[in-house]
Amino acid sequence: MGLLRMKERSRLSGTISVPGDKSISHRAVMFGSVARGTTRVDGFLPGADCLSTMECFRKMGVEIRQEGPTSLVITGKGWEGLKEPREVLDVGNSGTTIRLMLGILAGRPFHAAVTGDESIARRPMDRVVRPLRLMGARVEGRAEGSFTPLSVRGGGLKGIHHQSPVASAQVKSCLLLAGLQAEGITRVEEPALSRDHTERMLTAFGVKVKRDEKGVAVEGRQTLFARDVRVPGDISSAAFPIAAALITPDSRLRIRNVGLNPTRTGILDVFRQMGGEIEIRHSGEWCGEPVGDIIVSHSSLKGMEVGGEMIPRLIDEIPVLAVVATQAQGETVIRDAAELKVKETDRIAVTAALLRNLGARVEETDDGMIIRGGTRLKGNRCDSHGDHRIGMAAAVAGLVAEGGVTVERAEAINVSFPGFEELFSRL
Ligand SMILES: O=C(O)C1=C[C@@H](OP(=O)(O)O)[C@@H](O)[C@H](O)C1
Ligand SMILES: C=C(OP(=O)(O)O)C(=O)O
Repeated sequence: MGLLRMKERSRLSGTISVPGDKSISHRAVMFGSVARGTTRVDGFLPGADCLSTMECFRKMGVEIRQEGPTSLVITGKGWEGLKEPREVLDVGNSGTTIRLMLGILAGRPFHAAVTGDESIARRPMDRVVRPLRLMGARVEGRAEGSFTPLSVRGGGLKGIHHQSPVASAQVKSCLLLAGLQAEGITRVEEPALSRDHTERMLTAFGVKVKRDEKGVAVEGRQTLFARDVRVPGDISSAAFPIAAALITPDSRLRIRNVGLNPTRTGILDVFRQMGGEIEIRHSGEWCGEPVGDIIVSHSSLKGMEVGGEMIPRLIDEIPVLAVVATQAQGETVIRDAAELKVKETDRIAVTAALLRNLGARVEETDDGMIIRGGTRLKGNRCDSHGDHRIGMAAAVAGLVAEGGVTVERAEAINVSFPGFEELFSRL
């Protein structure tokens, strides 16, 4: 792809669907790989991150057949079906792959070497390595095991009670996956509820998961039983066309079959509070996940404050929320979002720089940013910095920028949203 040119547009309309949910696609491959029996996955996201997950599990001997771009058949042989990999497990750009897979590897009685790309090498792994060591896994790596490359020798785990300092589904899921292979009970508490796809999908795979207000716990030595998974559209991907329709004059879009898990729908709540005309039509449940259509129209928006428990419910949508905020009246304040600094890029610094480059008034803070809205954006060239969400946020800004935007290194978008450019060209 290289360069993506997004022109200023006067109207967007149509009925579309977005690619499968990335979080659910990763989990379908991982859980299918360690379950007993055959798992069919439909609506799988064939983005680079989920393909990395698939390759890692293939390297551990799991048979995963890709019957079409979005359908997989996984032959699981239980936890013991995983074999010592002869090659390094390369997670590419995917934080979800490495952190969840480490939880699985921690319980396996073999050695595995794990690495990823330049961005993964900057992201903190100690948040999972420390508790996994407390459970009994041997994990070594750069900077005392804080960063990739890592090496794991698993097995002989004991359950722990972990109080996570961050609301992170990757930390929670990692420890639950290790806990399922441990002796005794593993319990994880987090400061705010993070996405709960792991809890829902484990339950669907026949695992007993105990949840209460403070946390989640599993008993060890549990088997997963294969089942079919239908993956809904990714609300984090849908957020880009939704944002686009909200800010582009005369627009109206319908997005079909989007995942509406309440731990993920913070962006819809915030856009509505800003004055966004968004209608949600629930249509059913797929593998324990609520699904429905979203209908969105161009709206007159006002700024607002976003922080606290809302942040984990829209963490990946903050770059595009910031773009929308430049078009709202008044100020938008985003706080409690320091986690953004350890994503694919430092998304606070990179988003603020991107918007300033387009003439917006944005101030970075320690844990977020302040955006003064009502700005007519000026087109420019923008770098994705190799971060898919930054590339897409820049493209959406281009729809309302004088002269449009050219996104450099736009191939990063394939990490989560293959077909992004074609989809927008059809609207
Ligand atoms: O568990 C998951 O699938 C994810 C959890 C989140 O990360 P953290 O757990 O680091 O917050 C999110 O940002 C990421 O895109 C996907
Ligand atoms: C942070 C993200 O993903 P991951 O942590 O899996 O790399 C993302 O998709 O925005």
